[in-house]
Amino acid sequence: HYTAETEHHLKVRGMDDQSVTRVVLLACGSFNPVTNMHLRMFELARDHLEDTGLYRVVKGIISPVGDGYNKKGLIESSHRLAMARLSTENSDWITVDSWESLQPDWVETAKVIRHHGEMLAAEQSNDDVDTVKNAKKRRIDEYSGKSSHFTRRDGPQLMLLCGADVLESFGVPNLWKQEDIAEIVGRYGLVCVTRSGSDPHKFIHKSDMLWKYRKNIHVVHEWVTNEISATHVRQSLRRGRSVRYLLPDGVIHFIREHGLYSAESEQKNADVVLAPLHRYSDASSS
Ligand SMILES: Nc1ncnc2c1ncn2[C@@H]1O[C@H](COP(=O)(O)OP(=O)(O)OP(=O)(O)O)[C@@H](O)[C@H]1O
Ligand SMILES: O=C(O)c1ccc[n+]([C@@H]2O[C@H](COP(=O)([O-])O)[C@@H](O)[C@H]2O)c1
Repeated sequence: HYTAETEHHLKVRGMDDQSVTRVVLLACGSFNPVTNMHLRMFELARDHLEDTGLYRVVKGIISPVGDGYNKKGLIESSHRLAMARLSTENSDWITVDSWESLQPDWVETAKVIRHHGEMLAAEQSNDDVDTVKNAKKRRIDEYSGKSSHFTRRDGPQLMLLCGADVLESFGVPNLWKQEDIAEIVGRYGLVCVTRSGSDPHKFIHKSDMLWKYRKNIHVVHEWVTNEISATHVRQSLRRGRSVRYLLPDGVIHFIREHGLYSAESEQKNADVVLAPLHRYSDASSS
């Protein structure tokens, strides 16, 4: 059931329900904390995919990483989850899912996508059960002279949504398993939003694996580039600087209320050597 905003959105694009592939976008990351840019990423991706006329984006999912990720300065997942929920309060299509953040150990992104793929498949099979019920009802309606329409649809396609830094991290030796990258881009698909200083097209061109699956990789060019990063937000908070308009107001209140992001919290995991990913936070906070 869509709100007026979504209906207007579909009308402007002249899209009908049957001719396009429905898409669910899944964004994995620390969201430490969630920023306006994370939310913009979803809007940019939806516009880009729907402009092709081939897709209709029906849902966005933010999946904050679990505490086992051990990244420097990563605060408790319950707080990151609560902030992500507050940030999406006003969206009629972006949601937050807690499954990944509740796992005791860090979960590879390919497994997170697989989990959501299974969830969507389960929802689809429930719909299919409804289809059978509907078909029965339709026969009864037809028999009794009432008209009723029902058309069976394929389930939505799940795609991973990320910034260009995550795509480029595919090239960091021993970080991602090659078979996981193949599964993500080959079986699902990737939507990648440019970040300043990134060149995803060049990166795809240079990688045999990504080039092979280039048709499943949608590069979204963000013309209004901005440097909002969670690392810089945490830094400003530690320095008592304003972060207003970088984060939703509700998230700022939550941070103040719970006294999050101090010099102390930034030291969390600072001595963990084998954290899977330290590359960007280290580079930008030094
Ligand atoms: N300014 C931005 N432009 C494009 N993509 C972004 C931007 N900020 C974050 N993202 C993307 O959002 C997703 C989640 O990012 P993440 O939680 O790591 O945020 P971050 O701001 O990059 O964090 P940090 O500064 O702690 O590394 C990633 O796919 C990341 O590439
Ligand atoms: O699956 C992997 O092998 C893998 C390797 C490195 C990073 N990731 C994921 O990529 C995301 C990176 O987030 P961040 O905040 O460290 O930029 C986060 O969701 C990680 O779980 C995933």
